[in-house]
Amino acid sequence: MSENKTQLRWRMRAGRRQLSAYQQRLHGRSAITLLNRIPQMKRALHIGIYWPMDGELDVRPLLQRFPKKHFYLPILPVEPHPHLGFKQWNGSPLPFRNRFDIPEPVRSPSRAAGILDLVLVPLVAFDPNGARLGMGAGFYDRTFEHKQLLPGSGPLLIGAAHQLQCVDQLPTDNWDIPLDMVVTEKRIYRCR
Ligand SMILES: Nc1nc2c(c(=O)[nH]1)N(C=O)[C@@H](CNc1ccc(C(=O)N[C@@H](CCC(=O)O)C(=O)O)cc1)CN2
Ligand SMILES: Nc1ncnc2c1ncn2[C@@H]1O[C@H](COP(=O)(O)OP(=O)(O)OP(=O)(O)O)[C@@H](O)[C@H]1O
Repeated sequence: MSENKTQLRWRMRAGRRQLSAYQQRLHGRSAITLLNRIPQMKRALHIGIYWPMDGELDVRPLLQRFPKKHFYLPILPVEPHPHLGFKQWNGSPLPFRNRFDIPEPVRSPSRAAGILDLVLVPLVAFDPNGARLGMGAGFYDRTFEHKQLLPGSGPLLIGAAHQLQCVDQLPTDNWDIPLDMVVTEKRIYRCR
């Protein structure tokens, strides 16, 4: 029987957690160097990133690499809103942590998800077609649902991952929002 989403999620999460701190740093740095070559990255001014957890690729050094750009972290939805918020982060310490223990810049200015130029999307697994498996709450799918209704609309979604998170083909559901690209420490995948 083929592996289902839940089994795959646990296997991939265990894999990324096993990377050493040294490998983590190396992968983050290599992926950022590759990102540097993407014209849309050079042009982007307002960029969504994330605070890494559970072995996720660390893209925070982007703040030092691109001191003139604005970076934003996801804020968990507050009822009745179904969407992630994005608030600006300039690298300063973040004392507040959300219910998943992820820091949030609660007092910073917001920018609506749909008018960010580019979003680096955390993920558990991806495939070369741009299918994404996340933590299982559907936050990113709901937040960027409009991309399915308005093809070609922004922001550009770039999955950020370790190469070991790549699988041949992921099972997909009709609410899954595909990634436009994926960046790992080894290469860039162009998916659409
Ligand atoms: N770095 C990062 N930030 C992110 C996400 C992400 O995937 N990565 N998210 C992407 O959507 C949102 C948070 N989504 C999450 C969804 C589920 C769990 C989760 O299941 N966590 C625990 C169990 C639950 C708990 O502790 O209460 C776990 O690790 O198993 C965590 C975060 C917003 N911020
Ligand atoms: N656009 C949507 N409208 C309604 N429900 C949705 C939508 N997108 C996702 N969901 C719900 O979210 C749940 C989780 O979806 P899925 O397993 O694809 O999450 P994920 O992409 O792995 O998680 P995340 O984006 O939080 O990292 C699904 O059970 C689905 O019902």
